[in-house]
Amino acid sequence: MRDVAFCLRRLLGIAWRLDRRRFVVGAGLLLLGAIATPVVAIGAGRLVDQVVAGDVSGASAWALVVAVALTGDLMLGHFAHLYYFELAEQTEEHFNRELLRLVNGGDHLDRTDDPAFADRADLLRQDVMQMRATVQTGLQLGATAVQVLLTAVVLATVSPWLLVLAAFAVAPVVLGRRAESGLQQVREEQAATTRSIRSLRRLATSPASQKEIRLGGGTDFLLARQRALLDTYDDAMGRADTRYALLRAAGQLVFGVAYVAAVLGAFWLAREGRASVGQVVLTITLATQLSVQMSAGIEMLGSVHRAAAGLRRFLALEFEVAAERHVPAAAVPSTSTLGGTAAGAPADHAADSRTDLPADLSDGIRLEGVTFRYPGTDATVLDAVDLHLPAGTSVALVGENGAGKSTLLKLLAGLYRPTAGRVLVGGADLATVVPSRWRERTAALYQDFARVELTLQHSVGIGRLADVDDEAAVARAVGRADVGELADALAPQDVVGTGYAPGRDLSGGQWQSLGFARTLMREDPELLVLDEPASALDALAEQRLVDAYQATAAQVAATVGGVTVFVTHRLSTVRLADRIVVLDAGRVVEHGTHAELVAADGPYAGLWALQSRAYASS
Ligand SMILES: Nc1ncnc2c1ncn2[C@@H]1O[C@H](COP(=O)(O)OP(=O)(O)OP(=O)(O)O)[C@@H](O)[C@H]1O
Repeated sequence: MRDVAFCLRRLLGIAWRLDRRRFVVGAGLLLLGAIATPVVAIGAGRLVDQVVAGDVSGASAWALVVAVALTGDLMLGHFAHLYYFELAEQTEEHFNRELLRLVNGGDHLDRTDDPAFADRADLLRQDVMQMRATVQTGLQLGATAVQVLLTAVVLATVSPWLLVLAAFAVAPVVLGRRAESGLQQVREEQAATTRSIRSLRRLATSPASQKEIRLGGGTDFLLARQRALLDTYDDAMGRADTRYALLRAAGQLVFGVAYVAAVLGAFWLAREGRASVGQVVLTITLATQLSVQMSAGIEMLGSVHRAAAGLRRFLALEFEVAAERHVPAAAVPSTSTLGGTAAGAPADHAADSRTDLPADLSDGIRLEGVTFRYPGTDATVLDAVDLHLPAGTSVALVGENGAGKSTLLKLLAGLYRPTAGRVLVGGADLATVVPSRWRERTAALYQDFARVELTLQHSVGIGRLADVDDEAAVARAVGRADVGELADALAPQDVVGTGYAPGRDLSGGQWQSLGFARTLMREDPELLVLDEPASALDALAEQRLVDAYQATAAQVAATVGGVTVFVTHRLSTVRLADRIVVLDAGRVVEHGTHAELVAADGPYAGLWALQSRAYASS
């Protein structure tokens, strides 16, 4: 019961803060409806007594009472629905905002890459719908509790013994709740399977993957795998459904036996002359109502129970996000989902114990003994990397596929924390700096660049939120990125992509060019990161990008003494860098200028010779 009280207090508290008027009117109408139900039973009992006594006017009066109470019961429920339905929608919106805030709320990407977190996020999405349903249910549950209480009081007027019936009604509640929590546990155990099913469905239906899969004849293979997973899921849920349905039935059976005893008891009282026929009718009607109310109550408790589990999941994530920001735990509830801040305010940065960046960044960026493993994996991706990236330089990372280049770039941008070792910016350990401070000084285009399907203005402008609506700033970034014919073909308010709204679909290379423009919205970053920025570009576009990159890197170096780090497999671009770092299996194997590395005749010289030969022979 603690769970139910916790959930109702929090959830109805949120609904109350969201819209008091709807809350009061909806709950008031439901309560009036709840009172009408036992009035129908009382009226029916009295009506029968008047009929038996041959009192026509008395019978008519009670018939009128029954008719009014019945109509009231139906109409009040209908009008209440109009109010609590809206309230439930508002609550759903509130939790959707919270979900967005929390899933994107961490300072790092550790959770995002963790498959277990994907399961949690899936569950949270389902929880939002549960919260919506439970706001309605919570109000109805209150009304049902009042109904049960009134029904019990009226039953006691016939005979106090009939109250035993209400006591027996506890059995289906307890067993019903036990069944619900058991089912919930099985659902959570199956979260990984449902994630795999959804992933296969996406793979089989997304336009990007469909082409390759269809051509390779892989659709049947995917369907077979999906079928197998669905069978596993259905088996587990089917077994659990049967087991817990039996448990529920056992609870109902206990109440059923008590119901029969109560009705027989009322007959016996009537035969003994200690109760009227009307009271027998009253008992039968009330006992039936009690049964209906109790089963409705069990369903509602199940819903509240599920919502309580969801609220705890929200709370757990809230604490994790806050803990990452070093916010004292005691500070969390005031801004948390469960505290019910309607606007979903983010955790307060004032409580963050981390510091700003040092004013002097002339030391550049240093990596000291940086080792990294992705969350939930054992493979060491970076192994005790020591590196100095001096201020005002451009650095190229070179290495085979999987050497750890992209990972190193993500660590530099502070998107991940090293498993061991430190990343120092201007001498300050990034772990001690408020992440947003460093991100404000970082501009990055990653290999898996985003296709931001919005208007051109927003698709590029989102690279620097302060200027998102500034057409001149976006035009400057687009001009610097030199995106070719796109610049003339699209007006700022034209939509790019077709997902958000009907718009112009772009080629892979055009999306990447827009990504570069988005990166350049930050005009003077301390760190400019470019991870294979030309992977989707044609030769002409690549040359334009290299020119734009060189100009930007020179500007970053000259204006703020910033560092540009880029990854490319094209060594003709790599040689333009001030320094080249060669990675192999997560270790730095050599570094220096192009000339130094060619002279050293190491791995870089080998790669250079290979690419030069390829160009010479083509
Ligand atoms: N999100 C992730 N979760 C777990 N492992 C990952 C993740 N991303 C990358 N890895 C692993 O880390 C290693 C290094 O990957 P990374 O992307 O840094 O290599 P890279 O040098 O950039 O390769 P490429 O040249 O192919 O882009 C690889 O073995 C990869 O499997």
